[in-house]
Parts: sequence; structure tokens; C-alpha cells
Amino acid sequence: MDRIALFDLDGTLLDSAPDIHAALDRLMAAHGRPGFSREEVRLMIGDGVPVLIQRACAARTLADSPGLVAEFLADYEAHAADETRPFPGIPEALAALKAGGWRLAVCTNKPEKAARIILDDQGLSPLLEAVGGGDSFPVRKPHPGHPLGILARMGAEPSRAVLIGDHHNDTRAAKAAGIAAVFAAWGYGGPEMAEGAPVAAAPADLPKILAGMLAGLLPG
Ligand SMILES: O=C(O)COP(=O)(O)O
Repeated sequence: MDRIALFDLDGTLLDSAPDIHAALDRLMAAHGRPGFSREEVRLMIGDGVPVLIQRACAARTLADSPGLVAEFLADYEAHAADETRPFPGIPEALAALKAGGWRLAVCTNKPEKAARIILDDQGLSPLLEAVGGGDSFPVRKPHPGHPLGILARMGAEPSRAVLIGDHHNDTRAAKAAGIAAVFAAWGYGGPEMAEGAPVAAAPADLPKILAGMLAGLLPG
């Protein structure tokens, strides 16, 4: 029976905050503004790059513009994999799920190009059937059209899918799309962002949790 695991990227598969933080601080410095703490950056991640830049500009009284987003992205794409690594246990969990018959894909609000740069660099791309970024569809999480668009590309049913993420954008997109959700407690989101979804404490727990959810997925 078909089974699909859709993964959020930043804060779920990848500890990407160090490179996002460094690029954001370089952008602020280029515009004469002070940088941020790591915690401040973690809290700004989750809604894609244009919103990240909006939040940073608002915090530093800098006029937000599409030019700043392009400036950030050109720099970030060149350094996206400098320090970014999968969270411990993620490569093993993905391999175990794939071996267990799960079809794997990424559903991230990160721009698709930057997502692919890191996934290629870290050798994760061969495990994935699809990567849907924050700019791959007209909508992005928490809009259900984002995970649903990825499933449509895979020829897969929402009733056979689980979305694993660390942000309320993930749990909300899943709920609105009729997809089961699992909250990744090791990521950047506070525990309140689980919003009632089952919680995985560590990546190593995923194969067991997802296996347990199989029975609850509708036949298809
Ligand atoms: O880039 C972001 O802001 C968030 O990306 P994510 O959806 O993979 O957490």
C-alpha cells in the first residue's frame, strides 16, 4: 500500500540556522545594521525568505525591498551548505523509512534552488522523489496547496501521506490538506507548534511512529 512521508526542511531534516544566520548578518552589515542572535534568527525562520527579510528589516528599521531578497539569496545560495548539516539521526531515519517502503519528499518554504543545493551537498537527494519549495507553487505552507501540489506531482493521495515538521506552518498545512502530521520536537519551533499532532522526540523515533500511523491512514 502506498505510503508517503513529506518532510519539512529547515529545523526538521536540516540544522540550517547557522548559514541563514551568517548570510542575514552579512546583509545587515552591508546596510549598516547590527546582526542578530541565533535565537532571534531561529524565530524568524519558517515562512520563507521574503518573510525572513521582512522580519529582519522590521527589526532593524531598514526599508524592505525585493532587491534585498535577491541580494540575500545570491549570497545565501553560495554559502547554503557551508555549515548546514542534517540533524543527527536524519540520514539513518530516511534510509530506514525508504527501506520500509515509504516514498519520501520535501515540502519546504525555503526557495527550491537553495533547498536542492543543500540536499545535493549532503547526499540526501537520491532518497527523495520530489522537492517542493516555497517558490515552487503559487502558494506555500500553511496553505494546503503546497503539500497537495507535491503529492499531485508524485501521483499520491493525501490520505496515504504524513507530513513531518517543526513549525505550526507544517501542522496547519497538513490539517488543512487532510494529511496526517508529526511534530519534530528537535527543531526550531516551540512545543505549542505541535497543535495536537503526535510528537517525535528524535529522528530515530520516526520509523516506529510512522509505522504506527500506517494503520490509521485510509486504504488506497
Ligand atoms: O525557509 C524557511 O523560512 C522555512 O523553511 P521550512 O519550511 O523548510 O522550515
